[in-house]
Amino acid sequence: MKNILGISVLNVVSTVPQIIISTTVSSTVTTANTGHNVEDRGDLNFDVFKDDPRNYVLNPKAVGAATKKVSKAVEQAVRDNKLTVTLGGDHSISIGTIHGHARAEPNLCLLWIDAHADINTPLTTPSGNIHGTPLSFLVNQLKDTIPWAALPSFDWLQPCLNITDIAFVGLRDLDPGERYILQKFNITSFSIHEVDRFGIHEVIARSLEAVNPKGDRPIHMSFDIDSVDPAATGATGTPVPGGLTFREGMFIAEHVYRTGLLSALDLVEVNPEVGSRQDKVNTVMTAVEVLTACLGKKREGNLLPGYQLP
Ligand SMILES: N[C@@H](CC/C=C/[B-](O)(O)O)C(=O)O
Ligand SMILES: [Mn+2]
Ligand SMILES: [Mn+2]
Ligand SMILES: [Mn+2]
Repeated sequence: MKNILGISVLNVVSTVPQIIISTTVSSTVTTANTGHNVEDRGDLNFDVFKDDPRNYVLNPKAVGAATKKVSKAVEQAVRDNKLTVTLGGDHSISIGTIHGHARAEPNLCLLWIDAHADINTPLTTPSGNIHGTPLSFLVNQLKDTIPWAALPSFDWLQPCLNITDIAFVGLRDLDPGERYILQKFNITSFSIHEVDRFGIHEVIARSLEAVNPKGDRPIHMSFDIDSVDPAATGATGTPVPGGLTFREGMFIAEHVYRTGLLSALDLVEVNPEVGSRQDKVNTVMTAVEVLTACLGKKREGNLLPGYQLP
């Protein structure tokens, strides 16, 4: 069981074109009355430089360098036996968070909560945006589909996931290459259709049953805020209608917390640079509520340690 008394919050701040700025919610976690002491390890800053023109993907040098830095920071935080929270920022940072987490916890399993599968390879991506490809860099079974020689800025990266370690929840916008990969490898995935059909409890329970049947593996949850419906998360880069309700997002967070196995959390794609003022307020509020629920805040209320009636 992870020591959840210390949480390292790495705010991934960067102006690299497609890695966007982070939100700082660490102070909120300490006021969530969950008894955590939060260690904020500050922002990771990256050099911004003119990157090569698109070479399969956009900004390969900047994102390669940034994710290498993220990997080292997360690995260290996990080795310090902290439940490590990384706030983003573009979902490309999960190349680093999952790689770093796996270096310290090779037996991790992964819950990918997202409207998108983010498993395009550099050869299938329609946009070249690396935030749609992170998983392809990490999965052993896709290793031979990556043009590694053309992407030297990722030469530090070793695939560290088995396709069977992953469960998707919230999918509703996949590209052809992604659909093919999910089908070919029979990856555990629950789109919004299955959420509507089975209900969110059944979906998250089946996801955990698939990737962590004995309940003995550290969990990495990569929570893309665009998994939740744009009505509550308008300030994000790739909104897709018909998402998880706020309540379903919260249920996932509370349910995963109760496993006691959450070891690292990414909360990504919060982008306060897009959307209306209300969108920004809603999105950050949703991110904060999901984050604090992942760390133990309960909608039923929290019994404070030692609380006595006056
Ligand atoms: N599948 C699209 C959209 C990717 C979305 C990435 B996100 O989930 O991190 O927002 C692409 O590859 O360009
Ligand atoms: Mn993005
Ligand atoms: Mn994503
Ligand atoms: Mn997404």
